[in-house]
Amino acid sequence: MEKYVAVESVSQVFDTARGPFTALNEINLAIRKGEFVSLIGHSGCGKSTLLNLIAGLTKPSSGVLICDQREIAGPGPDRAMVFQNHSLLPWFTCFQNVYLAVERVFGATETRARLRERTAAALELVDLAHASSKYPREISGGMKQRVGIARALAIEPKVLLMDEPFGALDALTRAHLQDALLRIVKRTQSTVVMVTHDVDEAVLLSDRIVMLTNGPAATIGQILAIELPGRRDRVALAADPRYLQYRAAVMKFLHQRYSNPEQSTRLALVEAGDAEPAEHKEDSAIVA
Ligand SMILES: Nc1ncnc2c1ncn2[C@@H]1O[C@H](COP(=O)(O)OP(=O)(O)OP(=O)(O)O)[C@@H](O)[C@H]1O
Repeated sequence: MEKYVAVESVSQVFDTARGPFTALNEINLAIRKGEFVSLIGHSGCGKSTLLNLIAGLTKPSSGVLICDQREIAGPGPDRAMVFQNHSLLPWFTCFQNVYLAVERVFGATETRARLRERTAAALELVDLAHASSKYPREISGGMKQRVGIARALAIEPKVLLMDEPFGALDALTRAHLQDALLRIVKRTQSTVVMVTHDVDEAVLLSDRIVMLTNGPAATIGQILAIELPGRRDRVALAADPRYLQYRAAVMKFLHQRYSNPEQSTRLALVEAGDAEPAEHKEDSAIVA
């Protein structure tokens, strides 16, 4: 397999007041160009830590990370990050927010007219041309998130990194944006690494789902390749037996093989007679 992004024997140890804390242990992952990979696992297992390493925001304690045959030595325009909270500048319009990023990357080599063209095209891509001159406070949460995605795509990154990009949105807006993202990445052929807590979102969007074991010293427990049609229709997929099988496989990993560590502690206390039984959510598709 041609490796575009490679994570090789990566471990991350943090210095804490209580001594060294191993968050990630020996992560190995190779991602193809144009592939959509989701990272899923229980809260605190190290998903954001891994994403930050690929973004170059932090350096690994050991191991190497590579993007397009070069070692990742820091953040760069070849990798754009979309955070859960859009992080738009409130005193700039949507257009200006995107333009700023475009100018930073292409400002030295391109005319202002071309920079404006790029900005307008990115806003068009996320259906927000009409909101160009609005300020973040004047638009909805879903629209803000779309501006964040436009800003990331506008700099034509080789890799789009997304940390729970739709986590703060209501279910309908989230579905709408997931569909938009699927269309956009098909069109732009972007390589995407996305952290999510949502099993359905992971199955719907991904080519592969990387499941992390519980921390400390989390590592990759299982990788699931999702072989579903390229043009994914959420309504049709809901009844597709393959979709249900993939969903069940992820649920099994998360709720049987690696159940929520906090819940396990609570169940142990229940068995010891020290606590009331925790509410048991049989089919919760959101990972706690
Ligand atoms: N800078 C840091 N210093 C010390 N410990 C850290 C640091 N950053 C993260 N950790 C610890 O590393 C572990 C992994 O954190 P991380 O944020 O990557 O988890 P996560 O899977 O993204 O969690 P969530 O799903 O809740 O966002 C946690 O135990 C966290 O407390």
